[in-house]
Amino acid sequence: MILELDCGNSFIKWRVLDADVRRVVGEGVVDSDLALLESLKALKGLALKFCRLVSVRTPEETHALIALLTQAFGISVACAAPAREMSDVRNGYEEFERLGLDRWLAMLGGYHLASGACLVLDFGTAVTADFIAADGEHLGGFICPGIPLMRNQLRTHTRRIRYGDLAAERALESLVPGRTTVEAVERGCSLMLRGFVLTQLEMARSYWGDDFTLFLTGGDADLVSGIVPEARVVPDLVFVGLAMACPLS
Ligand SMILES: Nc1ncnc2c1ncn2[C@@H]1O[C@H](COP(=O)(O)OP(=O)(O)O)[C@@H](O)[C@H]1O
Ligand SMILES: CC(C)(COP(=O)(O)O)[C@@H](O)C(=O)NCCC(=O)O
Ligand SMILES: [K+]
Repeated sequence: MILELDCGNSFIKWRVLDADVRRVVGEGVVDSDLALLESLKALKGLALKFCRLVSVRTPEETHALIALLTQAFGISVACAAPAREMSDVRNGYEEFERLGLDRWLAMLGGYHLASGACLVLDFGTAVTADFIAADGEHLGGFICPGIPLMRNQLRTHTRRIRYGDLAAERALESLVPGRTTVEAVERGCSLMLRGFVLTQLEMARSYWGDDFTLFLTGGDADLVSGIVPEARVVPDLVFVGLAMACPLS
């Protein structure tokens, strides 16, 4: 069995594949290394042989996790590394090693699945956009705060914006102008996100007309998928790229 990990700024996404790498035998989202170990140990019949991971955390945090996994399961761990070019995609950053590895892998996965130009939007702690042309050239991208960051900035930098998670969830049942603080903030942030998506789409159309694939991924992709029915929502896009960057042999 193979363990795959996507270590983002807020959560670790994990999944276990069976030996022939075809079937997902377990998966989840956890908020700490220890919670990951607990989830894995709770899996019946777990027999890990190998782990591949991508991390946008500090080298110290990533190494601590690798040490924990090696100790707990005695497996070797492969870590996705930056590259100037891979699987026909050319990293467009001036310093290629500075491009977030989760973005890079999602780009590899997207270009592979689209076999052509694509726009990859990832809705995590941060929201990112990356443009990959039909010939595999990465044109660059954008980074802005995601929903958790927008919400928390308002909560921590104002004195009168306070509300709980349940109220936040309820507020998003509609997007008409809010009549309570929670509605006003949650709907406002949600509309900012939608505006971002539509602007990116406009830019992609100006480059490629209708000849491109739009991918949505990341934990909050569902918040915007409704406004772009043509989009392919691929929650495991980073894992698609991870398998390409860290093949088994
Ligand atoms: N099962 C889940 N567990 C945690 N967060 C989730 C889950 N499903 C959706 N989310 C949302 O996903 C967002 C985090 O997305 P994610 O892609 O995991 O971020 P990151 O990669 O930066 O850690 C949060 O805003 C949260 O609301
Ligand atoms: C942009 C990101 C913070 C996104 O992280 P995430 O929201 O997935 O946790 C991450 O890809 C990152 O740290 N990138 C390095 C900076 C860059 O890509 O330019
Ligand atoms: K991510």
